Amino acid sequence: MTSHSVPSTAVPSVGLVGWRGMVGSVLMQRMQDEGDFASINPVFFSTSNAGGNAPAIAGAGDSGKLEDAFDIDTLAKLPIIVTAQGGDYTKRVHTELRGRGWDGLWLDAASTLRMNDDSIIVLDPINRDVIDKGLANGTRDFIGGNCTVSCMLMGLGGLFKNNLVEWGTAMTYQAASGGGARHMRELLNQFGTLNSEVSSELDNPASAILDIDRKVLAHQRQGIDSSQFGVPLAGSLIPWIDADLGNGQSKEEWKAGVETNKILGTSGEDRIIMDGLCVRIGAMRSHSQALTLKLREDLAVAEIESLLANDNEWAKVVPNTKEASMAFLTPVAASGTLDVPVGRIRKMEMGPEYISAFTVGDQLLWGAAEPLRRMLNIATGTL
Ligand SMILES: NC(=O)C1=CN([C@@H]2O[C@H](COP(=O)(O)OP(=O)(O)OC[C@H]3O[C@@H](n4cnc5c(N)ncnc54)[C@H](OP(=O)(O)O)[C@@H]3O)[C@@H](O)[C@H]2O)C=CC1
Ligand SMILES: N[C@@H](CC(=O)OP(=O)(O)O)C(=O)O
Repeated sequence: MTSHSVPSTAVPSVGLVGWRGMVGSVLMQRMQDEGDFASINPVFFSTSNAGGNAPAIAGAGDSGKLEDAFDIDTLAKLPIIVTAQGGDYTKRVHTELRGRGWDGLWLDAASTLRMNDDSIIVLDPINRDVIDKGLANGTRDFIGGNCTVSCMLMGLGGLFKNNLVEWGTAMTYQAASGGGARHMRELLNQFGTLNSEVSSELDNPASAILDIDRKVLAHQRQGIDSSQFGVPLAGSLIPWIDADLGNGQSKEEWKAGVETNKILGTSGEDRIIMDGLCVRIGAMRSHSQALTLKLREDLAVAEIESLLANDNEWAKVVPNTKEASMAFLTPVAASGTLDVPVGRIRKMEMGPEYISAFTVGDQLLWGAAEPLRRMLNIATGTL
C-alpha cells in the first residue's frame, strides 16, 4: 500500500475516486472553496496512475500517493467513498465491495445505482428529510441525480415540495458538457471549422448571406468532425439524449418522471407525472428547460413566484420581461454559478392551473458535483 494507509484521525477518511475527471474536478474545486477538506482525511485513488502523486490540496498538507482504485482491500478500509469515475467503475467495484460485506457510505455521480430500492438520490435542499431518514435506517448508497432533474427541482422546488404539481412536461435544451469533456471540445471545434469555412466571406460585408449559408450547410453535411455526438451540433441540435427505450421515449426523458418522484419520495396518488422531450443544443455547461406545469390549484403568479423564491437560497426568480429574461435566464448567465434562475412564469391559455416556466442550471454544479459535496458534509456531520 502507498502512503495513505487510512490513518485513524479525528476526521473520517474519505476515498476520492474520479477526482481528475470533469465532474471530479468541479467537485474538488467546490470542496476547496468551501473548506471541506478540513473535515476529512482525503485518500485519493486512480484507475490509471496508482503510486503517482495525489493532487495538492491547499491547506490540507501532503496528499501522499495515489491508491489503486481497483484495490478492494484498501477501499474496504474506508468509511466513506465518493466517486465520479463513471458507471463502469461503479458496476465493477461497488458490487465487489458490497459483496464482501463493506458497509461504508458510497456517494456516486453515476446513474448506475440511482433507481435501486436501497439507494437514495441526493439533492438535500429538496429532500433532506428523505436523506436523514435513509441515514437513520441504514441506507448506504447515496447517488447524485440526473443533471436535468436536479436543476429543475432546484429551480422549482417551491412548487414540487408543496405537492402543488399534478403533472408537468420538461422540454429540455441540454448543454454539450452532459456528454463529457470530449463533447465540449468537439462542439467548439465544430464552431471553429464552420467559421473557417466562410471566414473570407464574413470579412466581406458585400458577400451574400445565402452563399455563406450554403457553404456552412455543405460543411455540416460533409466533412465536419462529429465523432463524439454522431451528427453536427454546432449550428444544429440533436433531439435525442441517452438510450432508446424502445417505446418512443429516450432514457433521459424517462429519468424526469422516475427520478423526480424518487427524490421527492412521492408515490401512489401523490405521484407526479413528468415527461417531455430532451434535446441537445450547442450550449457549453448549463442545461435549460421549458416547463408546462398543471398545478393542483389556481395560484396567483405572485404567489407562485414567492413560493419559488423562498424555497431555497439558490432559486432566483426572474421577472417575466424580455429584458430580465435575456439578461438573467440564459446558460451564459447561469454557468459557473450555483444560482438557478427560474422565469417566464405565466398562466397559459389552457386554463388557470396551467403555467409555463423556464429554468437554467449549471449541470456540473447542481447537476453533478454539488449534491455529492453536500451529501459528504451531511455524512460527516458538518451540514
Ligand atoms: N459529464 C456529466 O455531465 C455528468 C457525469 N456524471 C457521471 O460522472 C462520471 C464522470 O464523468 P466525467 O467527469 O465527465 O468523466 P471524465 O471522462 O472527465 O473523467 C472520468 C475519468 O477518466 C479518467 N481520465 C482519463 N483521461 C483523462 C483526462 N485527460 N483528464 C481527466 N480524466 C481522465 C480519470 O480517471 P483516472 O484519474 O483514474 O485515470 C477520470 O476520473 C460519468 O461517467 C457519469 O457517470 C454525472 C452527472 C453529469
Ligand atoms: N445525460 C446527461 C448527463 C448525465 O451524465 O446524466 P446521468 O447522470 O443521468 O447519466 C446529459 O447528457 O446531459
